[in-house]
Amino acid sequence: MPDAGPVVGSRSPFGERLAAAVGQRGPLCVGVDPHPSLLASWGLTDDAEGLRRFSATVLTAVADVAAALKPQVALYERHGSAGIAVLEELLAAAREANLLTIADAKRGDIGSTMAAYAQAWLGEESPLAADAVTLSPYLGFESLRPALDLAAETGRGVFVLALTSNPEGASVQHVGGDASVARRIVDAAAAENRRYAGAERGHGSVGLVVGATVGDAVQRLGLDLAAVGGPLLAPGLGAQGATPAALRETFGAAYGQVLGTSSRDILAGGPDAGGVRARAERTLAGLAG
Ligand SMILES: O=C(O)c1cc(=O)[nH]c(=O)n1[C@@H]1O[C@H](COP(=O)(O)O)[C@@H](O)[C@H]1O
Repeated sequence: MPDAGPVVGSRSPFGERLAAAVGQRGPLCVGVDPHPSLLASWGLTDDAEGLRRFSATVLTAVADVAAALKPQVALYERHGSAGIAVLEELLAAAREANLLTIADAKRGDIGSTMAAYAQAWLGEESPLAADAVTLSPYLGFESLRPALDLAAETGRGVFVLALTSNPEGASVQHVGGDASVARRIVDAAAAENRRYAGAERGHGSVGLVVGATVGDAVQRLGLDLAAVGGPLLAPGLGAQGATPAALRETFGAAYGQVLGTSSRDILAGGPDAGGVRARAERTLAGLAG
């Protein structure tokens, strides 16, 4: 009998915490992507102070509408250490507000150095620790082992790229026919989740990224997403052209595991928190309706 996963202090496994948040608020993740163009349209400076005000406004706007917040790490990194400090502040403030965080860092490396990335984003002592982190499996799914193990140990989660939302992704992910690269990632995540009892309810902590824009690729590649046993993060809504209706068609029986995520389309509602919130509510209504 698989166990339910470790409990760290009062923290239960990420998959269970995410399922509870989705049950309470609905299946929306709001991306915090402080692009220079968005900062400008909000009347903010393209520096750490602009980032700080942008991040605080988004958090205030969606704290009780979103199930999770997904800061795009590169858009903080481009400001160097001052930007990273703002990201740390945002992660801490989201924790205070009881809002789950997914650091969109897309990390992936050989095992020995993967351990350091895992410590940075999932470690108990790290100021950058989020509730989950996005990972790239291009060095092989098993190269992610240090992050998979540390996430399980600390009650955190991961989202591994499987079918990405960008058109170029197909040139790698669709290769291999019945044994496509994407299918191998899906099967590996399912096997990982099967170690925990929560996966029977789709509450595993090893999630996948499957773009909202992938159309019929899930069917064509024969991916059994319902069997993954964990959450499916679906970026591409809004700015990349996908709609909630298309999402239902793409995911079919696995739609209940989907966490739809949108950044620019929601953030365009700023600079007022009310405008951001209204767009988040509209997206959520589409996802939940
Ligand atoms: O891992 C991701 O979040 C991600 C994976 C993917 O396949 N496609 C994708 O767009 N994303 C991220 O999701 C966000 C999408 O932003 P918008 O297109 O503005 O909604 C960006 O931060 C992307 O980096």
